[in-house]
Amino acid sequence: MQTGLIIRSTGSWYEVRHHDGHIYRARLKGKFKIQGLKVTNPIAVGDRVQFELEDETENTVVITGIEPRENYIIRKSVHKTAHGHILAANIDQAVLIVTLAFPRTSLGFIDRFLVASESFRIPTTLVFNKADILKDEALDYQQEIINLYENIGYPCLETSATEGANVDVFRNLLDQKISLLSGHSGVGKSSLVNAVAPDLQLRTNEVSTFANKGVHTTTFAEMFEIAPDTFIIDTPGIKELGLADMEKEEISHYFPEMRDRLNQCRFHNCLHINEPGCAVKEAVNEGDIAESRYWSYLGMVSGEDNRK
Ligand SMILES: Nc1nc2c(ncn2[C@@H]2O[C@H](COP(=O)(O)OP(=O)(O)OP(=O)(O)O)[C@@H](O)[C@H]2O)c(=O)[nH]1
Ligand SMILES: [Zn+2]
Repeated sequence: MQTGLIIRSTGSWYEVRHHDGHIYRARLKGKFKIQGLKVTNPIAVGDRVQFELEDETENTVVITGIEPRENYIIRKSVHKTAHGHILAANIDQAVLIVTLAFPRTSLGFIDRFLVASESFRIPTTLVFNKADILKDEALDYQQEIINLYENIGYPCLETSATEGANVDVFRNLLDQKISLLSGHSGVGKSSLVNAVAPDLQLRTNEVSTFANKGVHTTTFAEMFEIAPDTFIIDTPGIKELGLADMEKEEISHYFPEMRDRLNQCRFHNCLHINEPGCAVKEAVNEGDIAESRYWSYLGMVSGEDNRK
């Protein structure tokens, strides 16, 4: 029996990477059920599995078992509403790439992403790209925003993919980890990845030869090895992590600076909107919780942003 990492899935076939770097084509043996979880896909990218060699010349293996997951990102299935669809598992960190201009990433978008990554228990770093095009005032504003998020506990990094600024720090951030890379279209995700892994194109071609022949579904994540044991998950499907199914009462638990104060609110079921004796609102009034964060919170609780 061997063990490996699922790096690609097309629904019925998988690619599993053995520790020695060899990539096999894999399928499941019989029915797979993971206790207590209703999902449409039993195995996802990032899963660590046990497998047995099936046919050496065909390079195929059979998956016989799955290791417990550290974490996973789940979405409601489009086909079966009671079921979830696991986008990826065992993610070491999320890296949200943002730009405060060209295109502008809103603070609301950042906060929604952070709430989702907190709910999935995925540590997140914010990368502020395109530092080269910001003028003095804009740079000052960016520094304010960085202070805001670092105070909450989210590491931040300023980069310029085109000028090569902090590209080495970005490379170290990813080193030997499985990272989910996210961000709006145009913020420079591809440029940053190309800056740290110029030969990625070659690597992806190597491993995707069979997947390209089969059905290609965008809802399945893909994982790329950009350096030894360094993987990034990049898929159009996870630019935003969803907030599906989150209860109103749950949302403040995913704002770390609110979570710290929840037990000081007078009412245990306080929604921090207009209840008396609310420690969260008091902290906002005293400037200990950023107003932008509180506005994002109110938007999520009211469902104005559709909680998607
Ligand atoms: N000035 C400047 N431009 C950048 C920087 N990084 C990327 N760009 C430019 O921004 C544009 C979009 O960059 P991409 O790397 O394609 O962005 P992306 O996030 O991969 O976009 P999608 O592929 O649509 O998701 C390109 O014209 C890049 O040259 C940067 O640090 N500074
Ligand atoms: Zn409260």
